[in-house]
Amino acid sequence: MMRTGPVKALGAMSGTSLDGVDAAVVVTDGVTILEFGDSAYRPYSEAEQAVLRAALGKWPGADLAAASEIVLGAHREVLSRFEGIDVVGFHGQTLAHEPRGRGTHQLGDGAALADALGVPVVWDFRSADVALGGEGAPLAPFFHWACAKWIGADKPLCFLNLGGVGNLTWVDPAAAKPEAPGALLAFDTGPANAPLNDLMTQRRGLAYDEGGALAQQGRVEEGALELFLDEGFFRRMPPKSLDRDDFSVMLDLVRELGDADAAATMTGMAATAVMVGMEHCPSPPDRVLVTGGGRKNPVMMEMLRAGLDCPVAPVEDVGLDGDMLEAQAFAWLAVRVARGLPTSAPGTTGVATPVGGGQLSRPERRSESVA
Ligand SMILES: Nc1ncnc2c1ncn2[C@@H]1O[C@H](COP(=O)(O)OP(=O)(O)OP(=O)(O)O)[C@@H](O)[C@H]1O
Ligand SMILES: CC(=O)N[C@H]1[C@@H]2OC[C@@H](O2)[C@@H](O)[C@@H]1O[C@H](C)C(=O)O
Repeated sequence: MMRTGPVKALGAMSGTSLDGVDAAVVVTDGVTILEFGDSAYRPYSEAEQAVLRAALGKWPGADLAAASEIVLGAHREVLSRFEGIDVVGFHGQTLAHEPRGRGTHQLGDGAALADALGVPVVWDFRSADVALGGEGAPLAPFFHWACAKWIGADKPLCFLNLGGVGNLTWVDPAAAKPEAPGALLAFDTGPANAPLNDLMTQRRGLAYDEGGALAQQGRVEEGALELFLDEGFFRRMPPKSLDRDDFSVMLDLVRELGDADAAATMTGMAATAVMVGMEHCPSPPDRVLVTGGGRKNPVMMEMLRAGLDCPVAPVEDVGLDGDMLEAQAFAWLAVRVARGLPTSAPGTTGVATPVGGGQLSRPERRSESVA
């Protein structure tokens, strides 16, 4: 077990959009954020992305040697730029997520990474939660509680991550602990950027709709939006989580539309999924703080502002870093795992009782489950 008091933790996250690895330092005791430190980004090359994309949907046992080497190599490269690190939180690359079926699969060997870096690595954050009946996601909500404390929030507020998938956390900053009953309610809202990116690639050969430029020229096709909202996922009560491609049907819904209308409609689908999800919040939030790449899409942000009854702002407005928040989350969560503190609870993943998920691997390859 790690020494007591604050430590310097380094988190690494490679999200569902497969763009690369974010890494960021947080000084914390696993409860309070004392300081945010340096951060770095290591993009995946196009060739690497192609290998990872081909591995999506695969489970342990499949031949994943090439993808595994890419994930390990990219992490080793970006994480070795940091010095004086006490513990690393290594999320890994999600390849498949079926919490009520085969489980959840984050590619990446934490023991090998610990050996490569010479630093203890916490990894495999989601499996223990799934094994105990939880969704295994989202896990950032406990960190959102710490962020709410860090910004001195005094009223319930929401954090919204608009990555490949969207996820929303309602947090009561008065709660003494993130695992306290009623402190948090969190769930995936629906697809956010992933299907829109796929559309941009198919139609325009682009990675994404930069600045919402294409959507800006189109209009939302209400019929397609209604069909989208008919999906059973939206009627399910939270907690609930999604795999990256659970909504690939969206592309079919806009197949007949021109490029601009299709982009506007898919942007509208991502925003409307959030609005529908907001109805599950235990009380109206004071504001919605947006993190993830979608906050850089002014069309998506404008749709949210028009559809929600409270201020909607990027997390930068309160001094947080929306590009690094998930990497910071896994730094903070790693310290919790190493100290035996819970990382999820009934309100965040639907797990029966608060659980701390993850394995801790020390450099000499000893791996111990700390769940
Ligand atoms: N300037 C921009 N304009 C429009 N969209 C943008 C911009 N910058 C980023 N994005 C969108 O945000 C996406 C990346 O978001 P982010 O890095 O939060 O995803 P992720 O962390 O991989 O996903 P997840 O949180 O689901 O794991 C890009 O793929 C793109 O769709
Ligand atoms: C299984 C998985 O990797 N889920 C990711 C994904 O990306 C966004 C959303 O779907 C969220 O559920 C989660 O990531 C964030 C970091 C989380 O666990 O909070």
